[in-house]
Amino acid sequence: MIVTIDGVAASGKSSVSSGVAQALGVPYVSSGLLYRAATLLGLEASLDLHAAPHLLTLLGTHPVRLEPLAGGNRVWQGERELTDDLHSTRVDRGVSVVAALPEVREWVDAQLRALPEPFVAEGRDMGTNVFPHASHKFYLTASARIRAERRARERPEDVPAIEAALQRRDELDTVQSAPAPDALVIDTGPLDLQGVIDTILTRLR
Ligand SMILES: Nc1ncnc2c1ncn2[C@@H]1O[C@H](COP(=O)(O)OP(=O)(O)O)[C@@H](O)[C@H]1O
Ligand SMILES: Nc1ccn([C@H]2C[C@H](O)[C@@H](COP(=O)(O)OP(=O)(O)O)O2)c(=O)n1
Repeated sequence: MIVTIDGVAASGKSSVSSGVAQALGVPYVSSGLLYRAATLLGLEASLDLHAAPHLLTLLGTHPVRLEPLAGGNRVWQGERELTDDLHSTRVDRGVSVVAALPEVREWVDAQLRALPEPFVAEGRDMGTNVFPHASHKFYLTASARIRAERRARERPEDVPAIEAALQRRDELDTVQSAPAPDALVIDTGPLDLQGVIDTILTRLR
């Protein structure tokens, strides 16, 4: 069984997926972390993030591994754990450029499709492109202001700066962010985290 939870930036995908996965007793898979890992490594190597060939060479010679767990995903490059470095403002700024590269998307998709079922997968295109045959699909939205207020609790910037950055990323991510036609769209604005998780679990049961 595969459950997909897609949605816009900071709509609650990873928190909700973790809650749903724990209730189901399966791992969840955070696809965005692989895009973030590619971005971090590209930045650290001072690569041009618009150019795929060097980035792909880097990812090929120093493989990155996603460890999907129900409580939270971890990302490794060899013995080095990258997880804590993936949610910086610097990576936030660069990740949409890297995620627009078809070669990087293929690199991520191949890793995701190799994972053993069952799991909950979250990202932008889990229900459309990567797992179109998933049995249950969900899509989370909320206004940019609400998302910025939530994310402000995790980032050093103020709400207006975060809101502007989220809107910029929404625009850059538009291509791969359309909901699957068979996804249930949930506006998380009026709901708390548990409310979103319960909406999904009710649908699944
Ligand atoms: N429905 C909700 N109500 C209140 N806070 C939420 C809700 N959903 C998510 N959050 C909080 O918003 C922040 C962003 O959620 P996160 O799961 O990281 O989103 P995403 O994976 O879509 O970027 C987290 O601090 C999370 O706890
Ligand atoms: N399946 C996916 C997952 C993420 N992405 C892109 C789009 C996002 O800007 C970045 C980071 O994704 P992530 O889910 O970690 O980002 P947010 O937590 O929603 O801000 O990667 C994508 O293009 N396709």
